[in-house]
Amino acid sequence: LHYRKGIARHFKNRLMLSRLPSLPDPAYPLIGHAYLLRGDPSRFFEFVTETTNAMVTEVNEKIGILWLGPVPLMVVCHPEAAEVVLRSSKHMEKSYLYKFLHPWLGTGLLTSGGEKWKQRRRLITPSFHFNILQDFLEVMNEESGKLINNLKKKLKSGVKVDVGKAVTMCALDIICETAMGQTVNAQENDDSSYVRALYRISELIQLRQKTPTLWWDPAFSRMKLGKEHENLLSILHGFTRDVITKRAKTRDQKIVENPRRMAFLDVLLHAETEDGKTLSLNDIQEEVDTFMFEGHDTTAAAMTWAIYVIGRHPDIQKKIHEELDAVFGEDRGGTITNNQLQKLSYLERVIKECLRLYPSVPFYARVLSEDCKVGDYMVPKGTQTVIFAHTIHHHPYVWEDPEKFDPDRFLAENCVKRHPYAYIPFSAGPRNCIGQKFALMEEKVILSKLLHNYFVVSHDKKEDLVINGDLILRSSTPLNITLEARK
Ligand code: HEM
Repeated sequence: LHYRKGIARHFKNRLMLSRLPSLPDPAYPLIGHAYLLRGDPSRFFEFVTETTNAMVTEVNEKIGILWLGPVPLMVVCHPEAAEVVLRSSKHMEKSYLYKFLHPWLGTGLLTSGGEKWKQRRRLITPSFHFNILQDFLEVMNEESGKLINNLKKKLKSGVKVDVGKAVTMCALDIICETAMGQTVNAQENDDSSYVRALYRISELIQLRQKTPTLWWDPAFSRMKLGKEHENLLSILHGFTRDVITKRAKTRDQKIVENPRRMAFLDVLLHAETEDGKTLSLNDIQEEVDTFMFEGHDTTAAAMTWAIYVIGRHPDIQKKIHEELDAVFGEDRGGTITNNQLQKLSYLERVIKECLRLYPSVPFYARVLSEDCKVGDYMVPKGTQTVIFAHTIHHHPYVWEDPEKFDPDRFLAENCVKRHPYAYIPFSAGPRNCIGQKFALMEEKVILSKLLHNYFVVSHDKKEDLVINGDLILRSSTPLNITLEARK
């Protein structure tokens, strides 16, 4: 009976899916729309943006079905459809694409679901309290100070600087210090085994997500890539496990004998669930690893894009410089206070507009926990659903002149009429990004230090860029940006 019910449900689901709008390009049995990739997985981002843009402009639908091989994905390209999925507390489970993160991150906040997620979210939310962010501001000041000193040294000695990389290493030092209370000194040495493993594992995860032949764990673990994956996991877990164990040993001495800054890890070590239990070392490790993954590459990509865009718009850069001069005066290396950060309203609008044009996480996925009405269509329970933030942020019926860089879109008076799910770089609803205040603070500190000291020039034209956006949106080659010291 169970089996028959399963088959009946399967056919009912297929019937419901067949009524959903399809993409302009046909889907073929077994391969679906994958032939549009032309055998080149590196075209994945180009492929999904082209397809979803066609949904928007040619079919003018808010959702559609994209067949990734034999798997149907509901693509969401409009704020109204995104709201149905993201606002609901029912569709909070992550899609199967996140399963490739499990070997590294376990089921921490990003990848967990159900009761476990609810409990963890309640427990971790206080880590982003204003007072703790104040401690983190100190770290951000120190690390961005090192960034400027390093840049000065390199520019003085005529060394060519990869600005994106310098900013990324600074963001990595900040997250290590704030998540674990441990420095990896990536700004001094970007070649440590931990740093290398962090980047390589992200590459392998992305590769697995878009290559069905690498999906089956028993086969993958026997491959060369699978063995490398295992090796990277032992480096990453070994490092964080070691830090957590050491920190746990000195947990109770902290305040009296060993005053030091609070890290997320300390909050987790002291946290208690509703039934009075503390988190196990494994639980803590899941969350620390999650912060290491979610908490720096996202911010680094956002800052790199912001520097690129600012470097293409001298008029806007001039306004930023005027604001920085008004707030900081001649002091180009001092400690930035929270009060000063509040005054950087133009820079904040620039950051927001850059995240619209280049959202660090261009799409994210859920699985529907029950049948769901989206616009005029019924979508069956179990459908893998991908929210295309990048497409929504460029939707021509939602944003006027969407390709134009215009920070004033984020003036309060211009936001009031906009759909609340038109701008979703941090996702939205109950499962939004827990770190968004942290990220905005970090971006403001680093960008204001950098731009107060330098005039940036970006030499690549937008139309010449090849963008890669599997997990994080970035240019596939380093952006050619130069710095000129401000007089
Ligand atoms: C510009 C920077 C950032 C962007 C654009 C960003 C974006 C996002 C997005 C889109 C999600 C939802 C992902 C999904 O539904 O699968 C998310 C979730 C999350 N982010 Fe961020 N993020 C940023 C920075 C950070 C930082 C700095 C941290 C931590 C310090 C962080 C921690 C997390 C965590 C833990 C989640 C999972 C939340 C949950 O499911 O409850 N993020 N982020």
